[in-house]
Amino acid sequence: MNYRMAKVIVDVPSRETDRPFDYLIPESMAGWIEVGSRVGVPFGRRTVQGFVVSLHEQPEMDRSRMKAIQELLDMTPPLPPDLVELAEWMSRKYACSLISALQAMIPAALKGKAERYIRVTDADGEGLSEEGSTDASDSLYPLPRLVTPEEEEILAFVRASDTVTMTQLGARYPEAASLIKDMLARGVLTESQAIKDKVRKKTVKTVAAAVSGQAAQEALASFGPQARRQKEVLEFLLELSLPLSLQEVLSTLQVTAGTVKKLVEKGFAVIEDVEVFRDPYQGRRFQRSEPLTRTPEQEQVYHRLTESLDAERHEVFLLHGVTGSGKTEVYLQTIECCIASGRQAIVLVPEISLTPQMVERFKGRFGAKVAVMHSRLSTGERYDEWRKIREGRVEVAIGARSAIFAPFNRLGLIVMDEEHETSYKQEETPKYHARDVAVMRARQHGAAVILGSATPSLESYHAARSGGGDYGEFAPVLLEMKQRPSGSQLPGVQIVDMREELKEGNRSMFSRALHQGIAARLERGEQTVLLLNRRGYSTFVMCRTCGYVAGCPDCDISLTYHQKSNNLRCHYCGYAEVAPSVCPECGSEHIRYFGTGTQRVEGELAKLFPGIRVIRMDVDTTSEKGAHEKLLQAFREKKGDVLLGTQMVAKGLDFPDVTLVGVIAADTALNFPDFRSAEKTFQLLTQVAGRAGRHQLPGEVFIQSYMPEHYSIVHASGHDYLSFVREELKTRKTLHYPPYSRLILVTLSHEKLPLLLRMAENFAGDLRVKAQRQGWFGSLDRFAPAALDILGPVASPIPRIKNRYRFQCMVKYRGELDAVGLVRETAAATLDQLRDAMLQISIDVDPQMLM
Ligand SMILES: Nc1ncnc2c1ncn2[C@@H]1O[C@H](COP(=O)(O)OP(=O)(O)OP(=O)(O)O)[C@@H](O)[C@H]1O
Ligand SMILES: [Zn+2]
Ligand SMILES: [Zn+2]
Repeated sequence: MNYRMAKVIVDVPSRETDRPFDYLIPESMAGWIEVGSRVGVPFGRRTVQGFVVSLHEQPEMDRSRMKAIQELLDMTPPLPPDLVELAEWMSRKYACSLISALQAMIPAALKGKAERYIRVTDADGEGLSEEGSTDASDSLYPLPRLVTPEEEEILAFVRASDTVTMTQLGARYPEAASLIKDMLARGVLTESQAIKDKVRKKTVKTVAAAVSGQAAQEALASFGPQARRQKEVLEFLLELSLPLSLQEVLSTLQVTAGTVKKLVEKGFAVIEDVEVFRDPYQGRRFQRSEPLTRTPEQEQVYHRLTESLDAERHEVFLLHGVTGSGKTEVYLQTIECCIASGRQAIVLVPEISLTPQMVERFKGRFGAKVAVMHSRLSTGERYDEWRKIREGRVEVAIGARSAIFAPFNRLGLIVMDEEHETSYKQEETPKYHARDVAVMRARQHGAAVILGSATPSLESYHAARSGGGDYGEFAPVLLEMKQRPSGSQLPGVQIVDMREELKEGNRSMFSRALHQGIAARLERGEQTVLLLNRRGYSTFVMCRTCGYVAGCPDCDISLTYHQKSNNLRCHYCGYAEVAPSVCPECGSEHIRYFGTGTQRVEGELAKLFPGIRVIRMDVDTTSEKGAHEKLLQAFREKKGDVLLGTQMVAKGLDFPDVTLVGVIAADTALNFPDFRSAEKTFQLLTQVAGRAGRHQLPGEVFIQSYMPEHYSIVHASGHDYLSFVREELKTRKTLHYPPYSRLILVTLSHEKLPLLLRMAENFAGDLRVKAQRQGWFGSLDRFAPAALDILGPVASPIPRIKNRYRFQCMVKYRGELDAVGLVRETAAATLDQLRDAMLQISIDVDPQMLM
């Protein structure tokens, strides 16, 4: 096919540019440009990066008015065509721009920006614009070629390197700015723009013998006694007959680079740059693991899953298995079956549980066939893991949310562990949910999806029970595992009423029962996990005399205290100030820092149990790369009696000597203005309780609470998912919350409050009218197959961020109607009406955070 024109999505973030632009394909790139290619194109007066989304034989408009693609950035397109198609789907589903969806799919290393390069203009005019200049002066007055010594030096410098940026040149010759400008004006130097990637492929210098057989023998014989070292090197290279790392050769033989260079000059050896992959797990040994004999429950599930894989059917499964029931083992064996048939697998885990334990289990089973995509990796490391996938060097990708875009070409299986986790929803644009993207991607490939959890989200569970139901989109097949392979029982859970403790004079944060429990573990040499539910535990500064709370001047939110730097910071805008020692309002010295909850618990433990070894895991102790792993490793090696932390300690850990789990305050999140707070509390408690007694030793759990009769706590203590779901679904149905409806959260923001309020009301009114016209508008109470309701505008729970006021509208709807399209259209109309760049409207489809 002879394609002449490409449609390109350009990397210019604005509403007006959110559509494909037409470009001619230059002859030289004809065979290379594909759907998914990354290109540099002229846009206005700049060069910008873009992605080819379709190819066409004939331009739709006059060729002479069209611009041509300027450069092709990669030999292999970073995006296979199915991902381009997926981006189009995302843009419709989440009301996001196409470029934001495409950018989410490629590693940060490929988010190139235009750089200005300087070149020496050649005599034949190369370096001038491609079609040749039509400027008459060009041919009439040849360029002056008289060059001063100073200019000569600059020219030599530029010639020596093929990529000098304006900045680099300026830095090299700080005195010569006007001279360089003059050389550019006279056309001796030419400026061009090109896209520069953030990270380059990494290479190492290798050396190899360039002779063999008879020639090698002759070469060896030619060395005189003074070239003994050269001979040694050549002998070494011939013996191994492989390209070796130059560095390694030098250090092994204790020779200098000069020696090797002489060999190269004589033509006996060659030095080459060879591309290598940065491996974040280099040097780590992973213990090989073999598949375990499946329990009868695992067998049933495995059988059903592999049947689907063998048939290459697109099916979605919800694997509901209690904590420690061996779900991970099922994933591992199903993946093995998938790759045995020549297809590939993606494993999604919440960032927080991308622990060394999880990585180890996958590396241990699949070795070098696994790529790990971790936010803690450097940009370069992540790029290399991604390239291993794109180049087909691995068959399994494991990672957080964005690993769903791993560019495999024959995807057979997607596993989503802990499918209920809210971190699968991205909170920034594009605000996608990896679960829905996973289902869509699997549909494209005819692949299977396993959504696994001990506490499935209500959306997924309801969809499985009702065959899709109101939530639509997918209807998973429910698979269940109710027992632990070790035969161990789920631990006994006791709820401790903290109000009673207080009544009886215990003012400590530990109940007597939990206190005794910890003491007993210390005596027996067993381990304890303590969870502090961080949500609701703020680290603010308050004056105990006047009640003053330090808040951000630009956002309506209290500042967070950071002990290490002794300052107060705003989590929304980054504002920081030194922590005050007296109250700025009343001058009192009784101003208290409510340090991170975990620090307080740690202090209390040290007081109650002198000598206790506490390993604390929270945002403060895990901010450094690898810190998380080190803390867990120390706990595994029993260098700690207690592992104390936030949500991080609740998931995925499997330590045989943990026999006690304590939850310091179970209900801190229950009062949050979020319809999912009961669900989240139940999930967290069930998960953390599942860490105790997973192996031989029996486990015990204490949940301390001020609301011990709340159904999320009662049912978590009984490990009773079904009763919890029944009760929670009833509430959701009455209030028309998901899974009985779907939500779109629209947030409008502006610096001027009255104007914002007016625009928010315009928006809501306009949306109502449009919905009415479609026959959709009305209360969800009414018995109608499709309905849409608009709540608000009201001030957002955080009413001001970065000096911008915020109002929100909640759109609730049910049934087959394009609510996203309607909201998007209305938002565009509202923006067009005001024509003020300060007005922002953000659309969050299926929101997880209602702030
Ligand atoms: N078939 C089996 N035979 C023996 N042991 C098994 C088997 N399957 C799993 N196990 C072991 O049982 C323990 C729990 O298994 P696994 O971690 O896979 O459960 P899980 O359901 O993923 O747990 P969680 O959701 O709580 O993280 C592990 O130590 C695992 O090695
Ligand atoms: Zn005060
Ligand atoms: Zn702020």
